[in-house]
Amino acid sequence: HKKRQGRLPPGPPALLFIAKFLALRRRSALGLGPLLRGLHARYGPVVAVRLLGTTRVFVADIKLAHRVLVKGGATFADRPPLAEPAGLFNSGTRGISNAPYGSYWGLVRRNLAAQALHPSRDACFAPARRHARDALVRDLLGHGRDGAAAVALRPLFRRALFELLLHMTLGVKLGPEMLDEIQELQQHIVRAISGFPFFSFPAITKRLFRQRWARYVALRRRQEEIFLPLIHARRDDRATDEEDPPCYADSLLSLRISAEGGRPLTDAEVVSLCSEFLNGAADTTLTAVEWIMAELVNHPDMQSKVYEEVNRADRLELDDDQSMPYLKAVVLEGLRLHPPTNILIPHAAYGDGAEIDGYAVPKGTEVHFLVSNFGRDETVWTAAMEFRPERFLDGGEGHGVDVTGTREIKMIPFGAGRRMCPAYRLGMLHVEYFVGSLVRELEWLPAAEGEVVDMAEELDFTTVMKHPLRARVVPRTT
Ligand code: HEM
Repeated sequence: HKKRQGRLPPGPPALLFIAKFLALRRRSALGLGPLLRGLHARYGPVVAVRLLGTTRVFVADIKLAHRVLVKGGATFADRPPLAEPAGLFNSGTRGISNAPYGSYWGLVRRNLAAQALHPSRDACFAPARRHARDALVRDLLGHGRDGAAAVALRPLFRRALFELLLHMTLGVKLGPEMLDEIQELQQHIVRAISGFPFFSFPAITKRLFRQRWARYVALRRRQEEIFLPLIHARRDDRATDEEDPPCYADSLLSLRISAEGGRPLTDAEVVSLCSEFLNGAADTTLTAVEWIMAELVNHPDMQSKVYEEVNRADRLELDDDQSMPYLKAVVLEGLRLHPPTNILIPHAAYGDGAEIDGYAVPKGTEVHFLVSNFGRDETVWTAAMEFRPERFLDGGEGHGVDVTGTREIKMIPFGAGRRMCPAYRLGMLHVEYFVGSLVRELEWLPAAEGEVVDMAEELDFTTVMKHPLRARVVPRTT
């Protein structure tokens, strides 16, 4: 450690790294996974890469990650400076996920946890969940002609999920056209934020990529045009009832920022926070459910076990953790083997810099954690690349696993420590609800008799299936 003091972690020369990255032809800057695995094998568990003017440090070791994220408290709870166009879509850094560690972040994060994510809201939105599920089952059967043709889950599920999420965020039930426009808009925004960092040097690149920048500005304008009337309608008509439970926007409209003279949030800040809710909840849930359903198509024996369990339960509201252990095990195994996010949102040292494993991590450095490596670590998990839900049942190595990583890190699909996903409970609830419902209502069969679903990965905003799941779905008769 003495030798390392003041030195950056080891890593490859920037040009070599860029050449290798470009050779991978990834659509997104997040598509670094395979390249990083090679770098860690060569340089050790902490690697530094200098890219486009920013130093990026990658941590691939579970114990080290626990020391940094959990035991280190607030040491790495900050976020690095935000590059455009993320700033454009977040009113600067006014989202929970990108706000600097401090009082504003604490306020908006606490508001989300205490209001929209409060466990009492689960029951309020049960009818909206059922509505989304029924619409999805109807669409799947319609498109798949009751099992006669294979149907793609992703687009139909995305639409049903957005319907539910818009109800939770803006308190609205929208018609199909508006629903489709919003989900497409949000998808473009996610792509823009997570794509190649064209605007790392904004003074020059905003001119160089003028048309691209103009497209992003137009996207944001359209988002405000759609969201603001819906948000203002909530301000004008605040009486909520069983049909119309309080939504996330309601809580944002009531919020006052004490550190800034008790002012309310601006319209732009409310739009950004609502957009963050939609983006944080949509692709993650969608990806997790798609991977799990693909595994269940490939493992009909496991699908039958889930069916037996959910069919016995009189309702699928999942407020009782103990009632469906096999479904829970299937979901945990899905999140272990196919965590939706390949790496966490970048962390940064709070204050003037800190150190990791004796190496210096200066202020402004991006620190990344390779979530997918953790769940597939052969020193922790037996046959780590195999889908084996049984490992989470009584007596298995994953039984009682702590997904928050507080005691120790074995898998952290939601991150760990102070910046951990505030919605992990809701995320789990949605994944369990949709997997359980889709198996209870439908039997899932390969697209063609005897075909095995291809489980190749592609790195987008989340780690998606390279060949999206297509399956035949048949209504359950008993
Ligand atoms: C299966 C579902 C989900 C998964 C796998 C997931 C995963 C994650 C991960 C890995 C992080 C980064 C943690 C870090 O940087 O250390 C995160 C942060 C975050 N997630 Fe989620 N998430 C899910 C659902 C949701 C939902 C439903 C919401 C909606 C409110 C949400 C909102 C957020 C926010 C606001 C943050 C930023 C936290 C902060 O910086 O303080 N997520 N999530």
